[in-house]
Amino acid sequence: MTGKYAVPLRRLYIRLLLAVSIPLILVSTTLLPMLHVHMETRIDSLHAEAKAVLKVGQEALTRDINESLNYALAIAEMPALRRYLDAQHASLLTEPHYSLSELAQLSNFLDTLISHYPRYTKLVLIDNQGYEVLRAPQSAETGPRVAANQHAKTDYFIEASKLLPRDLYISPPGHNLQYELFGDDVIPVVNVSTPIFSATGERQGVVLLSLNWNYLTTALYQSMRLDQRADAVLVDAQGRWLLNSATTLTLGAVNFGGSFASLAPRYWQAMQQRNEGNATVDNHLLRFQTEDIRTQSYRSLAGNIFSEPSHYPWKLGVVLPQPSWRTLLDEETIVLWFLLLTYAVAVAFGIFWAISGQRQRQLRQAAQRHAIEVSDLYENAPCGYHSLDKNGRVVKMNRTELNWLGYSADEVIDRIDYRELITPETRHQFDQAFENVLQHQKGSAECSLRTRSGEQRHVMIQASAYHRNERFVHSRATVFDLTERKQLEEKLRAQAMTDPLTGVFNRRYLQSQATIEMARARRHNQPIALITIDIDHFKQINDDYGHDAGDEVLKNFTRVVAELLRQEDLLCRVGGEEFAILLPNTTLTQATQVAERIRQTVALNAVNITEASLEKTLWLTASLGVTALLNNEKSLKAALKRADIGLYQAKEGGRNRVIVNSSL
Ligand SMILES: Nc1nc2c(ncn2[C@@H]2O[C@H](COP(=O)(O)OP(=O)(O)OP(=O)(O)O)[C@@H](O)[C@H]2O)c(=O)[nH]1
Repeated sequence: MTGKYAVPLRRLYIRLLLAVSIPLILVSTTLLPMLHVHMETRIDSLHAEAKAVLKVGQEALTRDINESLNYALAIAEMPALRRYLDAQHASLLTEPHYSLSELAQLSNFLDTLISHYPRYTKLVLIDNQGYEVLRAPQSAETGPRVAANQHAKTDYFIEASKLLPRDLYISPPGHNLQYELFGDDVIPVVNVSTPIFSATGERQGVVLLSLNWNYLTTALYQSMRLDQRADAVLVDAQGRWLLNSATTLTLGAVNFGGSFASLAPRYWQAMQQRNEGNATVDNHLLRFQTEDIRTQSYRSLAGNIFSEPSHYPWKLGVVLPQPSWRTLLDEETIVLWFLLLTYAVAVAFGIFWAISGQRQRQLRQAAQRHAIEVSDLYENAPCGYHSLDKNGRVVKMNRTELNWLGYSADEVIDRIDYRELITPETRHQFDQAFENVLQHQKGSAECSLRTRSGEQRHVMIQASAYHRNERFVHSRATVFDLTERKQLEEKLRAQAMTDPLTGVFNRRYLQSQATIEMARARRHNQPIALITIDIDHFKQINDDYGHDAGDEVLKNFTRVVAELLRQEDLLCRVGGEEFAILLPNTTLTQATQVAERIRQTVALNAVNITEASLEKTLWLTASLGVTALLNNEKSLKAALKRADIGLYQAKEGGRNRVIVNSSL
């Protein structure tokens, strides 16, 4: 990557980073609080759900146990049972009062009663000595039966034997001896026992009612209507699991009687700290409360309920998964899609912004470069540019023209009228052209500009009008500097008209100028004369002193003659050492006088030359012919001929003389 592109690319990367991160941040800061509120609402509803589920469970447990206890009490208070026990008691003393058929009836009745309620596994009638008197169902022969006289050692018998009427003893669920085999499954049971008293208040024995704990806890599950995500918890005071053996999602595999405290210590710890409340454990909400079946809410018709104190109170709870962002998005896919779409749109917008920004930047830079180039072209063009408002005031001028004029932009723009820069001689042309431009035409003029230093620049101005909404805004002019060309032309023209050795005009110029002067003389009816001059013996000078000396003599001669003439007189070199003078507004007499003065002055002026490093002085003479131009003459030819005849005669006459030839 070259350095040229490194910076723009880095800038693009930064813009892309911003374009992605800023929308993400903006969308997040907008959406996340909404989602947070949504989440809190779900958590609140989860709390409400947990509370409701727990209440239902607690009511179901209370109701089922309550019914079971009342059932035990009802059986204990059955008159038939009492009578039977009375009969049993009497028979031990004397003879039985209770017939065998009555016993069979009672047994069948209890059998039917227990068989129809799967909540109970057995009913056992025990006498005061701990002997089993009656059992229902009679077919419950499965599992290790407590020996007939062994009830005396059981907690339910011992504890119930101490109780008052209507008091109940409830064994903790699932103690070894209380296990009963029920089909192929070992099921936990709770033994409920209550004393039986005769009508006279004598203690007659104990009724044992074993509750199918599985049945009760299954009913608890069902009443709580827990789905697969949720778990019910019922543990005793030591943290032993009191529900069915089960595998739960939250708590793992747990068996009835297993140690919940060691299986789920964090839950157990949370439950130990308070009697009831909520706790969040491992992203799950645990709601729990204490349950004690010995309390009034359970005992209903019973007097007091006794049990193993170390087992109480129980803790009943429900565990529900806390809603997480993941579950929220899993469950509410529309929210997920909305989020993804919002982020995607935001990021797409950001990327579009970054790329279009980059593109705009490149276009802006290109436009700037272009503007600089155009400006550079405008300012430094080889020609001048300017714009004028409708009054001729300068509103714009490029550097080239400013440099020509010697002004700064501040001194010109909006300050001066362009006409001020134009010489009075050429202002008319400019005004004409500018008027054309104002009339929506093109205008051009060749003018002279006066620069700050007083020099003149000859220029060609070509202008047109700039309109906006068909209204004149300003003129746009291109200015070409013709000064150099003009100077060159003049130089060439001068060279074409001038003799290079002496600097005086040549024959061609004499002829062209003579035509003008002759016309003017005619117009003004003025005389005009011509003198021709030839240096005498000039060849001898060349021969004696060399060609350079001859040139020097020619220049000297010209200088001397020119000084004797008026400004309007035209001295020309028409041949090697031949000269002619056109004298406007001069009569023949005056011309003759001029010629004579020339002859005398030349003759009196010595010429110093250097030959072989030695200074030499030469004396010259010249012969002159004079004539007057005639009014009707159109060219100089005839006059030259006349003057030459005069000159020839002067030579012939001995040289150094003036001969006037006025004849035709
Ligand atoms: N040094 C120099 N000599 C020139 C130039 N033009 C012409 N001559 C010379 O001028 C001489 C003219 O000589 P002639 O025409 O014979 O006449 P002359 O010697 O002046 O004699 P007369 O006119 O009869 O008095 C020639 O030798 C030319 O070579 C010039 O530009 N420079």
